[in-house]
Amino acid sequence: MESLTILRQRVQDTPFGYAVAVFFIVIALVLLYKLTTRTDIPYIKNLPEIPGALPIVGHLLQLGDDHATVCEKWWRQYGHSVYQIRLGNTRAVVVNSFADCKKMLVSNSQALIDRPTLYTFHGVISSTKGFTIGSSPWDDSCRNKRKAASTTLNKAMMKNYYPMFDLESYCILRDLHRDSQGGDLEVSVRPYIQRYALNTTLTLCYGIRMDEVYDTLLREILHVGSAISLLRSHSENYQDYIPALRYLPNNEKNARSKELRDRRDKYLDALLNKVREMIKKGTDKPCISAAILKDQESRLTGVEVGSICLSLVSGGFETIPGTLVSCIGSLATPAGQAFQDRAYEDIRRCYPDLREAWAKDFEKEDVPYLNAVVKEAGRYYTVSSMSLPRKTVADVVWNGAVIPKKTMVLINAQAGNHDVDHFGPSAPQFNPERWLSLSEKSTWTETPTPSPAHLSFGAGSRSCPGAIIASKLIYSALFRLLSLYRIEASPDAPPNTDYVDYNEIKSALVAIPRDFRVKLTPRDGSGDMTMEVLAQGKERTGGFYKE
Ligand code: HEM
Repeated sequence: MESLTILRQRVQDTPFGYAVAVFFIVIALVLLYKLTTRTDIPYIKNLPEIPGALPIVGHLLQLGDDHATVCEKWWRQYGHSVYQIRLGNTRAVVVNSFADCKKMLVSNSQALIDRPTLYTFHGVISSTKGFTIGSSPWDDSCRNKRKAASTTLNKAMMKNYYPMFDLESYCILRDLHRDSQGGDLEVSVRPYIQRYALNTTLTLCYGIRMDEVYDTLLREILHVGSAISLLRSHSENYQDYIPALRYLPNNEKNARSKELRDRRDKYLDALLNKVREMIKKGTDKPCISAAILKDQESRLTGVEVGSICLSLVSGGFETIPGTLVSCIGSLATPAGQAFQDRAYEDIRRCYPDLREAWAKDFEKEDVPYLNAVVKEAGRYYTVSSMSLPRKTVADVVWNGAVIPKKTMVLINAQAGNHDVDHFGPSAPQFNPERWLSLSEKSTWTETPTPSPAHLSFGAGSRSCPGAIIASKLIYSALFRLLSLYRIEASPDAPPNTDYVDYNEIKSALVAIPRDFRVKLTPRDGSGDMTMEVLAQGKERTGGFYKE
């Protein structure tokens, strides 16, 4: 201690000693700065970086909860649609404009086939049941799982699911009719749509459905699924990018993740056991898990089967309600009434007899105005605003910069979907008619658009395999709802239709629309048509999937 004091004294007493001390302090500071600003991928030359990154956290604090909106603002502020940022120790490339998102995903499809692995989601939550397809890095197992999911969800398979579409969309109307007392009471539509989306994927995966909107298992799956989706978000999980945070005592994130993982494992096991039991009794329904469990030659392992089912269940239960419920909100506003009336007219033009229409509306999506509403709902309400993160497996050459392999790439689908350079000055408005033209005979025709029409389902090698079934589900539900009822927003609890603010939890991976209520008025005034069509629906779907 004494010698240290003497040394310090000598250093201070001589100019040389003073210079040496300053030198070492500077070196130490430089090293500290380098250490706290080091990233997995070094700075990418010739690609703009957003200023203001801090040591350790990088841009995380500036990004706040709503990454899509802040990234869009940076695009406009600094004039670059593609730039690099730092999420703690991870370098990421962000893509904003529609044209650049499309070029990045489609022209570099194979180079962007990977997904990053994140500590909380991959290391803790997925440690027991494997990764969902959407979070799996690209390897043989992921290829097999994606192939199985794409086969189940391709266009040709849809006809096998008609009875399911019929039953599930009938149940929405059956229960809305009951709970609104024929339109007398205002209702919140979200719980009915959640059951619709979840039952569809549960039927596909396990041959199991739940009839009650507030069924305990149904609500548990929805609750746990939503909570887990929060743990996948960039803004909720700083420990994914700042490793030191993982070792804090009483790490609440890890404890919560483990609790949710255990709850999820419990219901996934229960669902699969139920299928095994049904196979034993010979009462199993045609579904993915039964088909694979019975197939001795299947190349898929038990964990992979579980992962496929989990991917399909979690792929649809928030995205479909997010899109469909918000779309109903837009249609219910005073401005949306005009779209609703034109959609209804177009339904009646294509299907003068509603009874006949209800028996097969899900077979062909042939009402142009309704198709335009579905497309616009997908574009306007970009429920997965930053899409799902990608990772490069090869160098990507981008305007003179080389984005090296293993770089995280973030697609700002919300920004691309509202890009005025692509969609014109009306991009910030909900308007289904942007996808339509009026023919000489004053009938609506869909305007052909190059694919992808919008970015909500992604594009390229890892685009959403559920896009076809999702559009069909949204179309079928809207067809039935709009053909029977005029929907009006509640004056006391109206919908929020701002394409950013409609989302109650900005940090969630998939938007959760703010709650609102609507009043349903039967289109035929008396409600007789509703009763008749529902009675027919009950008869037609009565025997399907009854336990
Ligand atoms: C409105 C409804 C939906 C939206 C907006 C949506 C959106 C997305 C997006 C943005 C991606 C990432 C795409 C990319 O990286 O380019 C994705 C992937 C995926 N989606 Fe969907 N999705 C919807 C419905 C569904 C449904 C109903 C299912 C299953 C039944 C599903 C299953 C999947 C799967 C398995 C992936 C992962 C694909 C992969 O990583 O290879 N999605 N979805």
